[in-house]
Amino acid sequence: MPNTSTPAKNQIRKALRQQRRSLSPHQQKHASMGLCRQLSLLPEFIFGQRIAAYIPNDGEIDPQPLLELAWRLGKQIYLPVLHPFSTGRLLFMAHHPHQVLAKNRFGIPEPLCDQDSHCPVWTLDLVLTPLVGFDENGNRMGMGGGFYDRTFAFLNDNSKPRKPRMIGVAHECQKVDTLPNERWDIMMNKIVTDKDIYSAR
Ligand SMILES: Nc1nc2c(c(=O)[nH]1)N(C=O)[C@@H](CNc1ccc(C(=O)N[C@@H](CCC(=O)O)C(=O)O)cc1)CN2
Ligand SMILES: Nc1ncnc2c1ncn2[C@@H]1O[C@H](COP(=O)(O)OP(=O)(O)OP(=O)(O)O)[C@@H](O)[C@H]1O
Repeated sequence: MPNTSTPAKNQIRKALRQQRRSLSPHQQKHASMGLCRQLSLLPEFIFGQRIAAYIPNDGEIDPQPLLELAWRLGKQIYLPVLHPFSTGRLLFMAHHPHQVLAKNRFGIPEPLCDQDSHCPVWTLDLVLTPLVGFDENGNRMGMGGGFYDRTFAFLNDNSKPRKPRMIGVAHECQKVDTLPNERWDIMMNKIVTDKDIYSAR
């Protein structure tokens, strides 16, 4: 898959990934609880019924406590699955407590693909997007595969109603002064960390 990321961007990505991987289990737990406290108070979560989350990998902040709350409130949770034939895109499949997941080619656990649990992306209410880095202006950086950018590119078409709401999530230590905004980057409505909430310009 072509990747036009610049060396500078790749260097920032490497450093930020290293930074989040170096957090202790205690720091991770504390951050996870902080993140979930912030998210649980947002209208996007309170009124959202179909919510896309992720299984943490590579030191990512863990949204699990929010998933537990969402299930208790009767909301539906979906997880990203690498598209089996549309390269570089994601599908979203229903996720349940105690569900058996299988590791994808990056080693990230994902549900099996089946028609009944598939959720078309435009019907999601809220997408919690895992970030590697972000700045206060809402610019973001992911793992570099462009998976979220491709899958949600339809949101950049202003003629369509803005659904789902996109909330980028990260550790506060993943904030940098400025990140380049690439023309293909999908805009986040908000970025939420364990410590703060940043709203899009
Ligand atoms: N938790 C989680 N799930 C997710 C994502 C994510 O960022 N976080 N994704 C967000 O897109 C998708 C998977 N995208 C990914 C893209 C790159 C790598 C990664 O580790 N790349 C390695 C090289 C691996 C290889 O080529 O074999 C690396 O850069 O070191 C992982 C996931 C879907 N699921
Ligand atoms: N809508 C798109 N169509 C085709 N290619 C795209 C699209 N969006 C991004 N890409 C490609 O994906 C690659 C990675 O982009 P980028 O470095 O911005 O990824 P990222 O934002 O870190 O990843 P993600 O979107 O998964 O969080 C780039 O080479 C870019 O050309």
